Amino acid sequence: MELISKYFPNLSKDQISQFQNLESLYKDWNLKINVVSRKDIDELYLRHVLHSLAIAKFISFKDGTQIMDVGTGGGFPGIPLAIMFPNCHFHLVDSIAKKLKVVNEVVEGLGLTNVKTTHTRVEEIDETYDFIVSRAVAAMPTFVHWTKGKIAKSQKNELKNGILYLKGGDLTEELKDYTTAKIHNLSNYFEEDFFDTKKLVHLPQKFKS
Ligand SMILES: C[S@@+](CC[C@H](N)C(=O)[O-])C[C@H]1O[C@@H](n2cnc3c(N)ncnc32)[C@H](O)[C@@H]1O
Repeated sequence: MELISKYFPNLSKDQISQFQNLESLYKDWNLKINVVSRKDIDELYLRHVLHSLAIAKFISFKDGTQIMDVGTGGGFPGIPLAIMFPNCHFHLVDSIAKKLKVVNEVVEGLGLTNVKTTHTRVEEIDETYDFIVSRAVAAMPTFVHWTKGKIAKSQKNELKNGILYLKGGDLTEELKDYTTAKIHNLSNYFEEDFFDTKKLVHLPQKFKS
């Protein structure tokens, strides 16, 4: 938890207690339904919570922003972001029901009121969002195809509406057709070695492909 306060020193009391409660909620639920690997659960705050919050280092979403987390799995990056931005609306989507069971229990356990979950493939979603966030779900061309038409045209934030994708490694080949994609190294935000190869890709709504 100190890791979160180190990079986000201005959290409210409610946010601090919600971040603190994540550990026991995930440890308990992970014993029943495995959504986080054993190695990762011991480093929950580094590998999952702080990694998700890289998006909050990059953009401070304006109140009322609508965000969908595609393939949220156990709730990443959606849940840490929903704690960080209590006045934004988060829609967490996954095609595997048991993962959403854990997400729903964590949401309830934390008392989060800004999170909705849906068990479906994202292709079936028929709504629009200011931003679509994701981590470790599909290569960008597939992801762009799945989420086509789901990004709102009107802007609430200064940053252009679009996809915010947490990725790792060399993205040259994967992003070669997306000339407007911007890659941000997470080592600019966080000093831990874990982030050395990690990146955040912002793909604004209008892109050439
Ligand atoms: C490797 S997990 C990543 C989970 C989470 N984003 C994380 O980083 O911890 C990929 C998740 O994407 C979900 N998924 C894959 N394709 C999907 C689709 N078309 N629509 C919704 N969810 C999908 C899977 O069910 C799985 O939970």
